[in-house]
Amino acid sequence: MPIEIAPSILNADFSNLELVIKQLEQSGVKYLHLDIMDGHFVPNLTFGPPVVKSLRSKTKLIFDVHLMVEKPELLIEPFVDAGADFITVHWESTKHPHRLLQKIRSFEKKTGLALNPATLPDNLEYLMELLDLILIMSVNPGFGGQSFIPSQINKIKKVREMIDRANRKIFLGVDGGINLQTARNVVAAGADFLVAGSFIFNGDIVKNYQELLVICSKAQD
Ligand SMILES: O=C(CO)[C@H](O)[C@H](O)COP(=O)(O)O
Repeated sequence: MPIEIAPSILNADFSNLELVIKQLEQSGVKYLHLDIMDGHFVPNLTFGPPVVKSLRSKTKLIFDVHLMVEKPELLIEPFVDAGADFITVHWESTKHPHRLLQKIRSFEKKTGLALNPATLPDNLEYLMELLDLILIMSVNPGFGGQSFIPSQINKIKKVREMIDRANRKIFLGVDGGINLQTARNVVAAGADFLVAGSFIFNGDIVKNYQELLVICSKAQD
C-alpha cells in the first residue's frame, strides 16, 4: 500500500489549530492522528470528545483517534459521535481486545490496535480479521519528542510477515520518534503508516511533511 503519514497534533501549536489544519490539508495530508491520553494509562493528559467534535467541523481529514486510556470500552461511542474515522485501542488497556474491536466495527468505523514497545505481537494472529491498522509504538506512549526504540524494527518485520501471511489490507503503523532516518528504517522494515509529531511540527510544517513523504516513498521502492 502507498505510504501514509499521519501528523500527530500532540506537538502542534494549539493556539492556532485552524491554521495548522489548513497547512496540513494544503500539503496533501489525508490523516490526522489525535492522541487521547487520560493521565492513568499514560502519565499525560490531552483532550476528549468535545475537542475532536469541534475539530471535526473544521476539516474533512481522516481522524485517526488513538486511545491511550484505561477502560477504552467506555469511550468508543463518545468518539464515534465526535467524528472519529479510525479508533485505535491499546492491547494493554483491555482484557477483551476481540470484543472491543468488534464494538468499533459495529459502528462501521475502522479499527486499530496499538502495541507498547514491550508487548509481543503473537496474539495479533487471532485478531487479523478485525483489524484495519496495527500500530507499533516505537516509544513508550505518553509524550511527543522521544527517541525511537531500535528494538521495534524487529517487531515491525515480524508483523509485516504476519499481515502478508494473512493476506489482508491492514495498515502497518509506527508511532514515535519518526524522523528522516527512522522513517527510512521503518519503511524498509515494512511499515506503511507513519505517525509523526515533533518532526513535522518543529519548523515548516509543509516542508517537513513533504520531505518525510519523499524519503518514505524512496525507502519503499
Ligand atoms: O502517541 C504518541 C506519544 O504517545 C505520539 O503520537 C508520538 O510520540 C508522536 O510524537 P513524536 O513524533 O514527537 O515522537
